[in-house]
Amino acid sequence: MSPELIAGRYRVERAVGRGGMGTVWLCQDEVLGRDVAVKNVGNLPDQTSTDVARAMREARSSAALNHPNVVSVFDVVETGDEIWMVMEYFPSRTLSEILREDGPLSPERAARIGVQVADGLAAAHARGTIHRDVKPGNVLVGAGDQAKISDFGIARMAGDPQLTSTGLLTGTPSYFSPELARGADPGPESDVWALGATLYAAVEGASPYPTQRNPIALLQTIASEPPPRPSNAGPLAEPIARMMDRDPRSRWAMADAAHALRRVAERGRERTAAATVPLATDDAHDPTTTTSRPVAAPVAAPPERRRRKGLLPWLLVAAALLLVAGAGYALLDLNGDATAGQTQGTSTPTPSETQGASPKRSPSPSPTPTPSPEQTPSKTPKPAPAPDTAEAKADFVDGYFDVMPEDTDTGWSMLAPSMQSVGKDEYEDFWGSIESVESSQTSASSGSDTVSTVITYTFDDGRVVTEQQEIDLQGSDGAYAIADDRVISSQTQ
Ligand SMILES: Nc1ncnc2c1ncn2[C@@H]1O[C@H](COP(=O)(O)OP(=O)(O)OP(=O)(O)O)[C@@H](O)[C@H]1O
Repeated sequence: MSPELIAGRYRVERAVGRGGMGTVWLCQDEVLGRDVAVKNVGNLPDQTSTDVARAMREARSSAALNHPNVVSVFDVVETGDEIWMVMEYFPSRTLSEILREDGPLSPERAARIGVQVADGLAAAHARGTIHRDVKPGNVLVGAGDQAKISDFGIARMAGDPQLTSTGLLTGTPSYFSPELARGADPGPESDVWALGATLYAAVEGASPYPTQRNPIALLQTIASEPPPRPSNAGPLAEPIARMMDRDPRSRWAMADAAHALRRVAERGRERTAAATVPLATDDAHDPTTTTSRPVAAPVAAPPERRRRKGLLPWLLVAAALLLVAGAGYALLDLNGDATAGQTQGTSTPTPSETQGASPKRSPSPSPTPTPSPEQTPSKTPKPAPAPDTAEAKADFVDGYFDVMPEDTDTGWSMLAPSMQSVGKDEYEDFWGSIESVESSQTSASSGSDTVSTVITYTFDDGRVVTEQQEIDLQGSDGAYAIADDRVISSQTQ
């Protein structure tokens, strides 16, 4: 029977859906005169008042999140022994409904939804709130695939699917992490696992650990057996594997997951754009497009840059010879100056070094090179800027685009692990479709690690895409690595 007025304030208009816990009602908040969704999250005969108080506190704490990818909780009210959650009204279907009704998603669409959920959860984790019950049934997907995570704290409140205070297991623990299955307390890592398992379900159509009649047997399986490899995950396979790392200490943090998912989503958009229409300038309205694409967008170097690029192989050979010869050699500056310098190790210089764009750094294929300031001679006509100046950072970014798309190995070595998380194959795939790339108007503000630049990609199919990007660097003293990139605007000719 449908209630008419809940907690003396929420006038029931109609049912909007029915989930495992009961009906979700569209109500009119008679005090604030707005639509809200109200859900009965249980009556709790076997919960202590301390449990309930804590659960309500957690649910309310998600209210303070105020994040576009988290369903806002406006109120949690008790009527008799029932608890109602009053939420933002978000016309939607749950991901589990979508999977049931439409079948599995493409990896790119799953990534587009996943990155939004990861963003919402990362924001929650940053303020110490854990979801505890991430699963397809708690991912709401609305118009244009806008996604929001819902039901923060409800798991504890309703005992679903956690172990209750009486030790009983209720609900399906299919999305439990191995450590949770062994009885550990939930932490942010268990949310990461659960989101990985949710993405697995999104592309495969079923959770990695299917429901068993006996939930304890299912917990034993999760605790002891690795998840099966997904077969339809494509570029999502690596992120899912890292999110479902059985060791919570080496598992990705939610922010890492968000980053990697964003890149997969971006890559999917690029492919779509390549096949159909170019990226639109209003992409900024889409939450999945405001950030990273492979720092790899297209380039057609300007004449000056082209000339410098032509020097690169020689500089690399010269530098390699010097490195082989050992430390303490003089490097010949292209200006004709002989400058005393000491090598720091055995690796080849980075492109920016070869262009005199940044001070010498430790030779290392590591994406996060070790700084070795003050010892590097300039190797280009342009004097090397002082370490950590805005100019050095801008030069590093220009240096990256100078070597692309030809030298993906060097480009790859200039990326931080966060950028490499998408996998080298994907990276090379992307660059394989680029005929040339050019960066221009590259600049950084003093003291900032963010470099802004305009990148022009010319694709093999003739499309020319110009993007305004912001690129975050990590490292110091000229030993930088590209840690993130955001597309601010994009235009295709
Ligand atoms: N805040 C909301 N605004 C609008 N519709 C909602 C809201 N929350 C849930 N719904 C809709 O109500 C229906 C049931 O959602 P609910 O979250 O209860 O389902 P469920 O998660 O599958 O159930 P459970 O998690 O209990 O197994 C879904 O169609 C969902 O899209």
